[in-house]
Amino acid sequence: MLYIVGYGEMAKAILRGLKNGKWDMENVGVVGRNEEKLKNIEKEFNVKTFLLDGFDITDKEIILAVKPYALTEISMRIKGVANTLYSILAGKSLTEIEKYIKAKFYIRAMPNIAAAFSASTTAVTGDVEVKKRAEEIFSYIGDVVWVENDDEIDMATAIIGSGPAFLAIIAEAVSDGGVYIGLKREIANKLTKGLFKSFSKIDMNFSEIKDKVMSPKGTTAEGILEMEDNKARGTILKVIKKTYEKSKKL
Ligand SMILES: NC(=O)C1=CN([C@@H]2O[C@H](COP(=O)(O)OP(=O)(O)OC[C@H]3O[C@@H](n4cnc5c(N)ncnc54)[C@H](OP(=O)(O)O)[C@@H]3O)[C@@H](O)[C@H]2O)C=CC1
Ligand SMILES: O=C(O)[C@@H]1CCC=N1
Repeated sequence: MLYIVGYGEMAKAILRGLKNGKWDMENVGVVGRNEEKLKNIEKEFNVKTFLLDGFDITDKEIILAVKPYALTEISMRIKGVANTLYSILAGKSLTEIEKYIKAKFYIRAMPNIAAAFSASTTAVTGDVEVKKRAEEIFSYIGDVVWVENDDEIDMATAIIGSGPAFLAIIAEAVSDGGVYIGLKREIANKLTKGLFKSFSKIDMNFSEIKDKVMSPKGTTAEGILEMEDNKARGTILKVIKKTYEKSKKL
């Protein structure tokens, strides 16, 4: 059995990913504090559910998917020593997690919301004894990238965890731009979606893509001048830096 503590956005995205990947959902348990919400999860995913109070984690594989600030409360409500604790909490270091929840092995992972479509890229670190198992579990929700340490998970949070929200804002702005110059919203949205889909398929490094698209005296060069004039590159760099710094304050 694999247990997920939490039934929020990310827990549901992981459950969808597991289901897409044909994980045996009867061998998944969801643990939480609200009976009503547990019932809904049970119906939606065909999983077993358990109330958090007094839940015994002994020898179990547990994915922790609650708010980072809930760590203290969770530790007071559960009992036992887990086999492996997989935490997806932003900003909570392995050392901190170890203080609150007892387990033989610990893994920290940073997936994203694309887990629901089995398209997350998940950064993972922790005890090498369970590296293979961690890679197996998280491969159900997409690709897995093993990183060196906690700090790299915090850095990955800025790109992988929060990244979909940043790209959503960029996508929305691109579509708005299309509408501004005269496209119908429906077409602007379709083209923008198509752009992101096309981009994900281009197997070249980033500067190579830019160089191949940017023609001398062409349309792209005009757009890039506007981006550079408005410090788009520096702004995005700072967005990543600030996001990383915030994870250190959670
Ligand atoms: N959203 C994302 O894209 C990503 C999120 N994460 C991480 O995943 C975790 C969950 O985030 P997300 O799913 O977005 O959050 P949600 O707000 O959607 O869900 C939060 C979950 O935490 C539970 N919870 C909150 N407080 C407590 C508490 N005191 N005791 C017990 N349970 C509690 C909630 O239960 P209840 O409803 O009963 O309050 C709920 O199950 C976070 O740690 C976040 O950093 C990581 C990568 C991406
Ligand atoms: O915004 C957050 O704090 C969480 C962590 C990464 C994505 N969502």
